Amino acid sequence: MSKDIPIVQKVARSVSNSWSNGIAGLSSSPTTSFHSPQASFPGLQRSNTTQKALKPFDTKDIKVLLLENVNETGQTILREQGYQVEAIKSSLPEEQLIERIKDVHVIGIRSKTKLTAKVLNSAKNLLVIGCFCIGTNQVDLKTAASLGIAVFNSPFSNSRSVAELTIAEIIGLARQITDRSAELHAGIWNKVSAGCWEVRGKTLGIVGYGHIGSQLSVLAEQMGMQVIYYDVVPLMALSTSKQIKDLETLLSKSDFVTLHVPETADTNNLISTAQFAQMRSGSYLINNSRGSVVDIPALIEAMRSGKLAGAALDVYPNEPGGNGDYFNGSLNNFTDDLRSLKNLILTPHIGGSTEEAQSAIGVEVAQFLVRYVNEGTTQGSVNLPEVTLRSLTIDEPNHARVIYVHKNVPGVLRQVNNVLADHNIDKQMTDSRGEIAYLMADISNVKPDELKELQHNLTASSAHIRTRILY
Ligand SMILES: NC(=O)C1=CN([C@@H]2O[C@H](COP(=O)(O)OP(=O)(O)OC[C@H]3O[C@@H](n4cnc5c(N)ncnc54)[C@H](O)[C@@H]3O)[C@@H](O)[C@H]2O)C=CC1
Ligand SMILES: O=C(O)C(=O)COP(=O)(O)O
Repeated sequence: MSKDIPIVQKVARSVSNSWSNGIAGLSSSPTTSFHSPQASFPGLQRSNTTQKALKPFDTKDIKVLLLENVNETGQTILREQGYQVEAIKSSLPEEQLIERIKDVHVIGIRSKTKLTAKVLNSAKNLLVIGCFCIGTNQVDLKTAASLGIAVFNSPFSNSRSVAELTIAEIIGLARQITDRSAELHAGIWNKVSAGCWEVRGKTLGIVGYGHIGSQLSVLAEQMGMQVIYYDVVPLMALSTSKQIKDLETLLSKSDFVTLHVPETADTNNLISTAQFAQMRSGSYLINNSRGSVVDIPALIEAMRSGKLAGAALDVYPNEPGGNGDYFNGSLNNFTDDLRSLKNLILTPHIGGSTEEAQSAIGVEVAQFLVRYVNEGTTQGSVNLPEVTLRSLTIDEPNHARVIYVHKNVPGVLRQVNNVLADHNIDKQMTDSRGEIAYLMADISNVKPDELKELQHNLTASSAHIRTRILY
């Protein structure tokens, strides 16, 4: 599959890649090169000492750790680049992660692996994080940016899969399918129509009308449902759906409420006791977003009281890192309560788990990673400014690409261009995002043995976060 996709060509010798003090290639701490008092720009003295040239980049030096069963498509793309790829099926607990992440340049995860500030600060060689999923709440994006670590995700490759699962659940809940199935598995024939409904003509309330919510809206209308939605931003209504101005009104008008918001401080317990009270009696709740969005004890109460006729949960406040017998009591203290409820569909976070979604995500995120490692392109990054340069000339003699992640403070461009001024700047692009700025410059008339000094001079600024020179 990856052969069909145009990815960055692996340059035989070049696409060099180094960090602040990393002559021998790929090991160094970006923090070691912060602020050097004598060497502040722009009146920097050139060092007379003969510096050994930086080692040309070799893709075989790149170490990649993939967790949580990243799809084969993604693994193949990364292996074809010559990177050293290790793939593990589950996520890792923090202490193991800290140990394993120490010397890797690239980490690929899905929704379970928590890349906290503590973990990121121990990842001295880490260049880039690939979230092979939509959500990025499991990564401390701000800390990653402050360390010059780019984060990429796959913004919509599994949206359709989640929308289809939600459709299945809407009908499944309306017809109590999982209860009838469980009964018959247990040998009980229980043919009932009481409390079972068609979905045609019913109102679906979508909370969060982004990629998944809007896709779901189209599918639900095709089944004859009326769709209303609530979102924190005004969004164009698809087909005949209508945006509702507040959550309370949406809850009071919906037969089915389905949640498709990201995990943020604002969405924590978005649906709790007060919101269940605002829902229609005999309505249904579906949560395929994040476990933190629904207050589980309040849900249990709403189910027990009969306020809700059913619910579907794909996500939980505390999910296990891999497959196994985790849901028997120890994981969450409410699991026994959940398991005792009728017409409650419980699935193990499978919203995005289809062959189509996983294979597309594997390709998309692996491509982002390759472009970032080999070229420095941040297009698609969720935490760094998006910067790209039109073509890579670094395999020509005496050319290099300078990548400079720095604090977004006044005067840095002048400093950088003073350092680059002795060479020919073929092209340059810079952008900022909050406190972080990202600069790429292709320079010519630079000899390999001048690169170490160039790098030294670039890292001397107090605004410096990370420098890479590719040649
Ligand atoms: N169960 C699963 O396997 C999967 C779960 N997800 C979850 O679904 C979430 C949504 O995915 P997408 O639709 O792709 O995201 P999206 O970013 O395209 O859409 C999210 C929408 O929620 C809105 N929103 C944010 N805060 C809100 C609030 N407090 N109230 C109302 N609306 C709010 C945003 O404005 C946006 O329109 C992801 O962040 C992820 O956590 C995503 C994929 C698979
Ligand atoms: O894409 C997402 O955000 C999801 O929740 C899917 O997560 P997963 O890749 O199944 O761990």
